[in-house]
Parts: sequence; structure tokens; C-alpha cells
Amino acid sequence: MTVPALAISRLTKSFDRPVVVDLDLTIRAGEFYALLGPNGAGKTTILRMVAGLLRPDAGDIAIFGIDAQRDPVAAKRVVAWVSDEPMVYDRLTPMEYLEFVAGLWQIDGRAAQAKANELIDWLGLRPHANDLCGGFSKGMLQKVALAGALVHDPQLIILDEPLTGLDAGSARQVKDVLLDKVRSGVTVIMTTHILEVAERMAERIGVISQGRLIAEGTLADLRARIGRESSLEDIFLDLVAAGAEVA
Ligand SMILES: Nc1ncnc2c1ncn2[C@@H]1O[C@H](COP(=O)(O)OP(=O)(O)OP(=O)(O)O)[C@@H](O)[C@H]1O
Repeated sequence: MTVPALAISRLTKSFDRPVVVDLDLTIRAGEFYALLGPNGAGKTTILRMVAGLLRPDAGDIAIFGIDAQRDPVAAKRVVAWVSDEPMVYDRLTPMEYLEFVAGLWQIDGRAAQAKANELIDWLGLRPHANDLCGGFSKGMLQKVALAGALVHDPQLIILDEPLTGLDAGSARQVKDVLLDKVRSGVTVIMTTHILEVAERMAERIGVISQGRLIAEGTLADLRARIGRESSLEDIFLDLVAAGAEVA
């Protein structure tokens, strides 16, 4: 059996109340997986723990078989994290930022430049490649941050609401880049509130409610569970309402 891209078991995290509760989640290598759930369900908290930005209270996270808590550096080498609040240096241009990130990954000058150029073209940043990021719109910053996250050729890309605030053209570019990545064997996990995006792009969808995985599967699986032909929106609302009754 091939090693999963992500294997989470019994993951638990509380702040002032339980936010992630005994969560098991397995994502296959090469899969495009969408994580849905109402506001405050715990999606970002789960992904921040996977990305090594937040320490779990309990549970295990294995990324391509690497124990993310025991060997965080090795895990981070294969993961990219793209937050919904892009952090890019205002005083750098996209080209400078990408070369800087490449330097952090110890990619040397010429290779760093080639990688930066490749990502700039791929994400349609060429017209602004030498402008300071400080003047960019949220959508532009989101694309620069995504480019930065791809510099080290990660095998697992984790994105929190990557399409929020993007206009139709930028959203299409980001979606195309992600689909290209999946076609080349990379695994993508993303949260989204845009159900149409999950419906069209994801192979499997996981629904989180109150820190628990309350349903998971292809769209057809989720429809079968609800027992009628419905849109993802109807399925989602039904599942979350049922989850709330059980909790
Ligand atoms: N650092 C923190 N300290 C205290 N509470 C936190 C912290 N981070 C998250 N929370 C709380 O944990 C709960 C889950 O938040 P989280 O951001 O994981 O939800 P989400 O499913 O990503 O929501 P959304 O769809 O709104 O982004 C929320 O009630 C949030 O206020």
C-alpha cells in the first residue's frame, strides 16, 4: 500500500473550549481534497497543526509517513502552507520575494531566478514582477504568497480559503495552477466556503462540524448518504444540521 500524503489520528486541540475533537483523517497521495464546514468549525486549526504552526494537545500527524511532531523540519520540506492572510514583504518585488524564499530553501542564485521566473509566469504576475508588493491588491498578494509557497516544489499543498478576494481571472489562474499540480502527482488540501469550487475541483470532500469529521467522500457518496439528488449546498446544510443535532 502506498503511504498516504496525510494521516491524522485522534487529533485533539482545545482553546477555551474543544475545537478539534479526536479527529481521524487520511488523504491519499495525489488527491485533491476539499475541507468544508461552517465558520468556527475548526478547519484552520486542523490545517495549522498539519503545517506545524500549532501544537496539538493530543494525536498524531504523519505527512508521507513522516511524523510531523517528531521530525517537523523533514515534514515542512514536503509541505506548503498558504494562509488566507497572505504575508509578503511590502518592500520587495515579487521577483525579489521569490528569490528570497528560494534562498531560505538553500536554492542557489541561478536556479532560484529560474524558479522565480517560472512561478511568476505561471501565476500571471509578469506585468508586476518588478513592482513593490506594498502596493498590491489582496488578490495579487495571494498569488505572490502562493508562488512563494511553491518555490520548494512541495508534495502536499495546504491552502486556507485560497480563492477569497480573488477576481474571476485570478481565481481561474489559481485553480488552474492547483489542478496542474494535482495532475503532476502533488496532493492538494484546501478549505473553501465556495461550494461550487469543492464540487468541481475536489475528488473527495470532508465536512467538519464542531471539530469533528461528520461526513466524507465523493460528491456521489455524500449524495447517497443524504438519500436524494441534491446540490452540494443542500447536502452540506443537511449534514451540518444533522451533526449539530448529534453533538
Ligand atoms: N489561537 C486561538 N486562540 C483561541 N481560540 C482560537 C484560536 N484559533 C482559533 N480559535 C477558535 O477556534 C474555533 C475554530 O476556529 P477555526 O479558525 O479553526 O475555524 P474555521 O473552521 O477555520 O472557521 P472559518 O470558516 O470561519 O475560517 C473558533 O471558535 C476560533 O475562535
